[in-house]
Amino acid sequence: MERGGDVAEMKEWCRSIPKIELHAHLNGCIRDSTLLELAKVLGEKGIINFADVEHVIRKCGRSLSECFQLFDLFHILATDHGTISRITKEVVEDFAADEVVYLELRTTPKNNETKGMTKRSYMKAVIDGLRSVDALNVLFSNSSERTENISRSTQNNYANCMERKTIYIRLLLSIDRRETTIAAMETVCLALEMREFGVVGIDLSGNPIVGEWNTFLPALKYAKEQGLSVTLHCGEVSNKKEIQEMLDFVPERIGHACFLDKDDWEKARVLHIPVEICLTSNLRTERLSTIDLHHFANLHKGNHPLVLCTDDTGLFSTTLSNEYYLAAATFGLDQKDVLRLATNAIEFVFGGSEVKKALRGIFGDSARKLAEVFPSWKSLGGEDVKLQIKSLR
Ligand SMILES: CNc1ncnc2c1ncn2[C@@H]1O[C@H](COP(=O)(O)O)[C@@H](O)[C@H]1O
Ligand SMILES: [Zn+2]
Repeated sequence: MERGGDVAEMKEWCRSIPKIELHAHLNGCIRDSTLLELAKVLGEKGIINFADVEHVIRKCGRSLSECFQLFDLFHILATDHGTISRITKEVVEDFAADEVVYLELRTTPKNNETKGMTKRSYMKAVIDGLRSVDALNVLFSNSSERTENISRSTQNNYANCMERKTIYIRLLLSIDRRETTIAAMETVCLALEMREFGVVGIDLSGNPIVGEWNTFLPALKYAKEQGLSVTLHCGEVSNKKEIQEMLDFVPERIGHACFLDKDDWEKARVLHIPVEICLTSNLRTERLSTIDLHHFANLHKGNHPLVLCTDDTGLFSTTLSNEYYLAAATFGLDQKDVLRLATNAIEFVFGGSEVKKALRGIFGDSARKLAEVFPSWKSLGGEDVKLQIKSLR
């Protein structure tokens, strides 16, 4: 990929192919323009100093601890129900514009007494946001034939549905590492209650140097027993004991995994635990000095199950296409490798067998369209990938 034309073609390829996003935090994906608009309003009300906030939002490249300071600011900016719905709508639109066909969106349900917000009403605002998307067909529950679980546009305008893009959404409720065992359990109970609205699992996230694994374990165990899928932010900082305990829990996926040692990787391999890889996030938060040292290289070479993800598109000014392009440019992947990676992600979704079947259909259809758009399809190995998709059925 040295010549300019090749770079442009690879970027276009990464943009055009259908993609699956499995690690995206709602409040980390807020558009900068929306954040600035919200900050301006709060600045006018004298609640914050807009000039300070503008500087923080526009800053490029932050340490991990600065990111968590910024999240605290996001939580001040986005605390009312209407704003949560708006953000959800915009985030879904942005992922769909990047050809994401399945999005597992995670968010931490929040209590905020002054706004009359409970964890339940926060999640209702998220669902309202999904329902309010009018330019897309948004399918956010397994029982998608039930009209209340389809976005308004999908219900109202059935004739136009065929022309619109469709995006599948599933939700993961995050437990923040600052929370208590009781608060974590509340989130799991809420997730169970909200299964019919597309909630499929639980995530453990938040500042990795805060909190103890044993605080969250009872709630995570309960989630698992009740059939929810669990993914953990694991090894975002060096913490051998916690990494071992997390792997022994056998989560269905882990995120980041920057500080696993040889034994940990052997365990993850034996247990077939897929890894959510967030290249830009890890680079920006200085989990490694240069991108070519990222563990993606070894995992990819060793065929370890993995999926490329964004983590926080807003915070890190990235897109899923950009993450695929970055992987291709850094690790020498060709278009066939990139499409393979994107296709393999189907296997790791928490959405269940019906969704996987639908996604295989979408990837198969898109393979046919890509063959028309990219004349070099055959030499790119596109036909092989088509066979791969077929064999997954
Ligand atoms: C940089 N890597 C990361 N590591 C750990 N947790 C992260 C994260 N990026 C985001 N979050 C978690 O997601 C919350 C924001 O979205 P929600 O308010 O839940 O929608 C953050 O407050 C943090 O708890
Ligand atoms: Zn994350």
